Amino acid sequence: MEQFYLENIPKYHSLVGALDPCPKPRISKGVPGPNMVVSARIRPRPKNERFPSATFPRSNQENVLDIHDLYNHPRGIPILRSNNYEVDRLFHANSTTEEIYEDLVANLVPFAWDGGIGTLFAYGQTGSGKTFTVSRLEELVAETLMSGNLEGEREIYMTIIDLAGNAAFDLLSNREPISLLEDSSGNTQMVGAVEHQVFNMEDMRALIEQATPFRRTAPTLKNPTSSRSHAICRIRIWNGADCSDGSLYLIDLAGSEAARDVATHGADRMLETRQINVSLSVLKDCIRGKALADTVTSLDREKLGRKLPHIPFRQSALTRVLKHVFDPAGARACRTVVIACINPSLADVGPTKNTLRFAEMLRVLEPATNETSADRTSAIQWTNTQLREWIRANCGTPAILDRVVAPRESGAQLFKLSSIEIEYRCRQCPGVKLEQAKAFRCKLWQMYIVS
Ligand SMILES: Nc1ncnc2c1ncn2[C@@H]1O[C@H](COP(=O)(O)OP(=O)(O)OP(=O)(O)O)[C@@H](O)[C@H]1O
Repeated sequence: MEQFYLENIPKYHSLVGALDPCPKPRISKGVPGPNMVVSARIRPRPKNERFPSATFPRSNQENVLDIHDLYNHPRGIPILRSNNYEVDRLFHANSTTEEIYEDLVANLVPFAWDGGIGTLFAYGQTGSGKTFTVSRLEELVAETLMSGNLEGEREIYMTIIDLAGNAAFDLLSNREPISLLEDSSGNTQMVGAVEHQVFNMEDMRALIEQATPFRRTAPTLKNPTSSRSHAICRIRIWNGADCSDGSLYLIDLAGSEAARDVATHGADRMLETRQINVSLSVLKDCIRGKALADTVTSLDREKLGRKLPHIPFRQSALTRVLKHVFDPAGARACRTVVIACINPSLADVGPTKNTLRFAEMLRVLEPATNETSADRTSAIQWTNTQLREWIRANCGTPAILDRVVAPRESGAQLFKLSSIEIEYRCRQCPGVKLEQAKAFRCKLWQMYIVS
């Protein structure tokens, strides 16, 4: 395949050059919830890269990117295959890790300081920049924690472990094996892992440096020192005043490898790849389940009888360590940030599309309104006049009839509770009602006030 790409680079440039520079905007299906941000980082192309970039962030939509792949058509004429993906926050090749920290991670630190659980995952293909990103973020977190700007006195403890398959090792004790066991209260304990108390920035930096050489690595086609295990840095913040603690988990996941890149692996490496893929798949199910569970309010449960989704956190060592993050019965406040790292090269277009597909699956969107679930609950009390005002203020763009009110996703739940009659109609063909539009697989319906 790489040979095919190399032979057709001029063709690729001409096909991409002929595309509309401002493609039709992608219609967003909602806004990200407050407790989960899914972002993507495009790493810069290496200086000696032979392949062109296949990743094109849109100029008219900041968090959308197009991926153009070259396809070897059976008739012999290469054609372009294009896909677009949306994330909550997209970082371009020239973005710095400091910018990512400010945008996504900085708010996790005071959150954990006040007793919450902040978790950051970086995942992606081997060589896409996960370790590069997470190791700098660890330093920046350490700087903020030790800056003295956070209110109150806390004790800070650090543990760094790695997970290879279902085995766990303490990276701060010469990679001694540890056990993951559940205690009587159902919490997963890292039995045998030493927690180190840290007092300043130097202590934290020294522990991070101490752990690095113990991480399991092996060469892959894309990265000569690829991490072949999941590294978890846990920072526990103990508040002696009220005997509570908060935690920060910074996780550099093992890189996934494309099927064709593992063809030369022996049995051990194949097993390792399979274990990595299984744990990443369970992690994906857990993150998604957790994010969906967060959208089910207590009101939904009481009045609508909605059940919490199943979260399979017991199926892998990685998600067992993070049980308190995923457990639907857990009462701890959690915030999660996901960074999908991608390599822009045309040669890596397949794995890049997989990574972004995975990122899109993790996104759980809420209706596109500025209100929280609590606000929506109180909206039940609104009068029709207030409701009309709200609809006008939140109207979709551009209105095709003066009675168009809002995109379908805006506050649908709210409208059902009011006495104003609302109807969905297709935006392109206003005569068509929702059921007909559905039958035609039309996704462009909008809401109208009909009374
Ligand atoms: N944003 C970036 N800017 C500059 N160099 C980068 C960037 N991202 C990655 N690199 C470089 O790319 C190489 C591979 O990065 P890294 O080891 O972080 O990949 P990885 O995703 O952790 O790979 P693996 O899963 O195989 O461990 C490193 O030499 C790193 O310095």
